[in-house]
Amino acid sequence: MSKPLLLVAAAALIDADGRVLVTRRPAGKAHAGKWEFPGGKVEANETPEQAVNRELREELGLEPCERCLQPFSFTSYAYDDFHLFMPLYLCRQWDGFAQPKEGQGIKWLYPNQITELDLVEADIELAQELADRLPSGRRFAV
Ligand SMILES: Nc1nc2c([nH]c(=O)n2[C@H]2C[C@H](O)[C@@H](COP(=O)(O)OP(=O)(O)OP(=O)(O)O)O2)c(=O)[nH]1
Repeated sequence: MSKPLLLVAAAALIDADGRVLVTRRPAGKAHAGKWEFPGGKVEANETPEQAVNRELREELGLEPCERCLQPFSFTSYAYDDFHLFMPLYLCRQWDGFAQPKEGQGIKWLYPNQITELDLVEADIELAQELADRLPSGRRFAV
């Protein structure tokens, strides 16, 4: 039996130091306690980019620059009960300061530190790809 396909869109927000925002799923949600990139399900009549911007507004109180989402990669991942398809965008420009609005944890980490977190399963390879393709905090080491 085939699984339902779920379209989710997420973003790696990158600050001026090259750190990326990760969020921890709150109690009560699926995969509670695991780390992920901010984003969420793409609703009917919404583009993936609009979904990312809406979620950044709702979850973190940020106002992203709509045209600043740069496609980075995607995951196509079989969870037990659904198949996830999730584009991951990079975003380096937004207005406001990230504040957890939905009880989630938040951290700004260099990409090589993100690979060490307890991530939702589908994000493990994406985090490795970020660490491989983006500069890490190591370049600041003496
Ligand atoms: N937001 C987000 N979800 C992810 C990531 N990786 C990953 O496997 N997922 C999964 C977890 C969830 O099963 C699904 C997204 O659901 P969600 O609960 O975050 O979406 P939402 O905010 O629209 O959900 P809802 O509570 O309104 O139903 O995708 C990720 O990096 N970010």
